[in-house]
Amino acid sequence: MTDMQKKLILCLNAGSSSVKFALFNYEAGTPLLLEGAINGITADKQFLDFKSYAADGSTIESIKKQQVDAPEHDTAFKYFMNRLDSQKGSKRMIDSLDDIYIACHRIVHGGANPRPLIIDDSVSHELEMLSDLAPLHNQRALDIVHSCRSHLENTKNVAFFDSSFHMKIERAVYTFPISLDVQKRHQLRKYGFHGLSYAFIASEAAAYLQIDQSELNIIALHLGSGASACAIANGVSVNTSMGLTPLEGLPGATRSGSIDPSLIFHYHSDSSRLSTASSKEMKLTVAEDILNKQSGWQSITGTTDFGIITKRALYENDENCKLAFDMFVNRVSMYVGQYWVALKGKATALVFAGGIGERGAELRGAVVDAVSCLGFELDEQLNKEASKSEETVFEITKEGARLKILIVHTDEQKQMAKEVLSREF
Ligand SMILES: Nc1ncnc2c1ncn2[C@@H]1O[C@H](COP(=O)(O)OP(=O)(O)O)[C@@H](O)[C@H]1O
Ligand SMILES: CC(=O)OP(=O)(O)O
Ligand SMILES: [Mg+2]
Repeated sequence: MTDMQKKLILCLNAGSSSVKFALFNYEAGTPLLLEGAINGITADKQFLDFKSYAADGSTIESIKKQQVDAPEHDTAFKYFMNRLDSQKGSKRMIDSLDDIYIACHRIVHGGANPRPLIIDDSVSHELEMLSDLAPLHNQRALDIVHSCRSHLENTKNVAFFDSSFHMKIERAVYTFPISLDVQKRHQLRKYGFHGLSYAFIASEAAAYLQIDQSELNIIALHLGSGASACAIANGVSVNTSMGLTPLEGLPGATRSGSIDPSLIFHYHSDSSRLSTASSKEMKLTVAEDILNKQSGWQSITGTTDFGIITKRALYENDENCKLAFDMFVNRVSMYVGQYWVALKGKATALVFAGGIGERGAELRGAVVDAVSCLGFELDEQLNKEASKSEETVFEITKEGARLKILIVHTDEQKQMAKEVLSREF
């Protein structure tokens, strides 16, 4: 860090179904001043969680699951900015929005960039060009970047990429079995996403296990509106389930995940036509629109909320919800099996994270049951109690089991703030 006059770090995270937001004071080693999320952006109703803290860490204000009207990412962002503006005053340590030194933006697709970039016109243009490769994310995050660039004139905007954490994956893993010339010309390869979350998980899991991150061998599952798995060997990503775009791999709230690529031509006769959902900034074919926005849990159960799906599946005998639940358990457990092999049988822990991974006790139970042949066993009582815990890492391993099972309350906002402290901008 250089400019010590200013002291605030603003972190913004446009997920596919949420906008998350945090404000830190780096002078005091990133203590949190404010944090919040508007969830349910793909659902009928949106809910706000918000907390602000005093200098001693005590809570000043706490709002849980308050219904708000923010059906789009941009409205959610404006809601937060108004809230931030209204927090000015000495008690909350915010004198002026001019004190925001850096605004950190989670940008899902960063191409092959291995590290964060300060956003100037040329970087902004480069990222616009990648929008088609993350249709539920990049453009929405860039709209927020544009708002920050025009409203927070004295703030540096920095892009942190979800894809960066996977840039050490080896060529045989990231190359697709199609023409090498075409791949090179169009930069087609596995990129992988949720990297800020996996970086946070890796450092927190290593600290919890009291080992150096370079000794960490784990299978990590980030299960949210977008879901992915990652094999982490010696602290580094060696494989991950998302690919060229965040569509590959596990199904999500509105995403199909991996399917036979021929399927889409049978689903729709004109799938390569441009979808009406295309915009000036982003081209989207009918095929991409169907597989990204009209598939996944929404298409099978009518809801994107996996909490509701779980309740209906297990306690109300809803057939389609049961099918969705079983499909997810099947797909997730297949990745655990693959990554067990990728880690040569040396994984020491299975880690659950993301909205579903952190809150879905039943899903965790069913996944662990499906992979129990590998030696994973959980404590049912601890698994149930986990949702009440505020600990960053919560262990749910059954006593005496050889392999650990952890829940990490992942925090992409905090990961960005941590990275600000460790670099020069
Ligand atoms: N109690 C619960 N059980 C299972 N899933 C839940 C529960 N509560 C919330 N979820 C799910 O978490 C998902 C959101 O995850 P999150 O990682 O926060 O989203 P995003 O992908 O937008 O970052 C939603 O699908 C939501 O249904
Ligand atoms: C990459 C991705 O799918 O992110 P999210 O889960 O936040 O939508
Ligand atoms: Mg997310």
